[in-house]
Amino acid sequence: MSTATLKRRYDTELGPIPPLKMSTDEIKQRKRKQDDTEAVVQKKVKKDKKDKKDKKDKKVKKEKKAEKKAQETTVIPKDAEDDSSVTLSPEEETPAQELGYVQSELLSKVAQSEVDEFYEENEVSVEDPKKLNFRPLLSFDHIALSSEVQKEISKFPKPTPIQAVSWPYLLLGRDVIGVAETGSGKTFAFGVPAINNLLKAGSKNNGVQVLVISPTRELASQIYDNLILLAKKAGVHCCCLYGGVPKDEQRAQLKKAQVVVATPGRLLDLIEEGSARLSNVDYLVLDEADRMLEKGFEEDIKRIIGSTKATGRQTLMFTATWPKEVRELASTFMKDPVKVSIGNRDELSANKRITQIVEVVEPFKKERKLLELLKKYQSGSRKNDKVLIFALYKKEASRVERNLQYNGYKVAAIHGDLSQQQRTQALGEFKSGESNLLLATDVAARGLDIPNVKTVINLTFPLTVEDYVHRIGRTGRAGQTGTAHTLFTEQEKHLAGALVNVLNGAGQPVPEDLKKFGTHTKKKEHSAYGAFYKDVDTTKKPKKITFD
Ligand SMILES: Nc1ncnc2c1ncn2[C@@H]1O[C@H](COP(=O)(O)OP(=O)(O)OP(=O)(O)O)[C@@H](O)[C@H]1O
Repeated sequence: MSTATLKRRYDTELGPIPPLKMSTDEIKQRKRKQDDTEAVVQKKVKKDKKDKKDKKDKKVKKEKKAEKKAQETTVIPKDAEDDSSVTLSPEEETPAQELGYVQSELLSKVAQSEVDEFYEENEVSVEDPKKLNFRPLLSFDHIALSSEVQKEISKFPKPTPIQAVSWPYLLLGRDVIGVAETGSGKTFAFGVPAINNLLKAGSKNNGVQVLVISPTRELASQIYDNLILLAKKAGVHCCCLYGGVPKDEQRAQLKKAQVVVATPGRLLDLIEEGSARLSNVDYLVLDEADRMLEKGFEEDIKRIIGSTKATGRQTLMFTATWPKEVRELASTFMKDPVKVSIGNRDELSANKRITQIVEVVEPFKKERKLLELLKKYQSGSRKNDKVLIFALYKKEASRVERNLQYNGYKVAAIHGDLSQQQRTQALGEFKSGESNLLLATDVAARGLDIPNVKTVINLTFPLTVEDYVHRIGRTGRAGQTGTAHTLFTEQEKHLAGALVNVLNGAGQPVPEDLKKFGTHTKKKEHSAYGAFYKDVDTTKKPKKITFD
């Protein structure tokens, strides 16, 4: 009750002005009542004053503490569930191994203007339902990682923007959707916290705890190669599971693995036969997430996720393209995800360091045109430049491969009709430079990080413009430049509008011939979206054979 209210009540309780004629008893009684009430009021006033002072002292203390903290460290306990970062003084800090993320003193000292500049320059957008507002890690010195991980990653000059922004959230244990251009270091963006969190948790091997799913065997193998760079010296066991090769070695590796990188088909096989146990997986990554959530993979992914830890699992989705069609499905597997986008990625957009040339041609002229383009892109000083050619169909790829060989080109090929051994060998030859020409279907469109690919030629346009963005992203990686030359025919005119948008978005010229097809963009159907290739395990025996 406030003092004012109490005074009002006192006034009313005293009643009307006493009559002039009162008995001595009445006067005494009235006086006692008055004294009592006055005492209550005084007590209350005193208490109010004290409360006010305490409140003020508390506020000052809190402000001082916050000030001190800002100059020192911001500590976020791993399970922080509230809406704000929790700030503790050094004496209140949680033991190191329980911490999810500690903002370093060095990062706290960075001027806000520098942080703002970083956000602006890289067009960073962070959507966090918990609004933690972590600062980006502008340098490797801004983060204390385990020494093995730190050593490996420090070979680079500084974190890429997707690494800089997503690592604090991932180290804290949050679900993250990471969308950043092709070749921008997304593998280490999810890989570094994966291994670091494992090492922080201690040496006990609790079976498979980290699971990364990838759409193709080659990409799975590449992610595995990256993760063992971080994990091997620290004694963390990794294994890679994909189809087209015998299972025995994979079963043996699985027994000691803490980290698994897998394609969905082979992983499901091993789950079903009881060799892969995923109930301890608490760090799950869908790389090329939009691809993994398409109709062709959706059911497999649901089953795989269903066999991982249901509560306390961290789920990550990384990609360069994040179409609206898959966002709802993604949200069913995630809890309060932080969405980190680098560049304006709400609209489909390509890496701006790639020069995009689009030529509209008659379908029957494409293969002759290809020979002309090879002369252009592999002549003179560019003689040894690596060129990657994309076809759409396996049969088309086989035919073009023969045609190129007939014309004297040494070409490596990678498509679904080849054995895994042939695919691995072809990719190896192209990577090493033994062959400077690789012909591929969309099996090589996503994720592959092949050094120094100078030119990508799209002989036949892919089924979606997202796939186009991924295909051309095989060049211009890790800050380099590159060229993509695309042959476009009337048969793909329904994709012309979306392609024009991508060209405009990257400041590339739009040929008049392409504009003629109109700028209408056809709404993508979830079931058709890029669902063109799916690694099928050809070594797998059919369960039931029927004869006519
Ligand atoms: N901090 C860094 N600084 C410079 N290069 C880096 C850094 N981190 C990773 N890289 C290198 O950048 C290249 C591209 O990385 P990565 O393959 O992870 O790209 P990505 O974003 O996953 O591409 P995509 O969308 O095509 O899958 C790799 O060669 C990788 O080693």
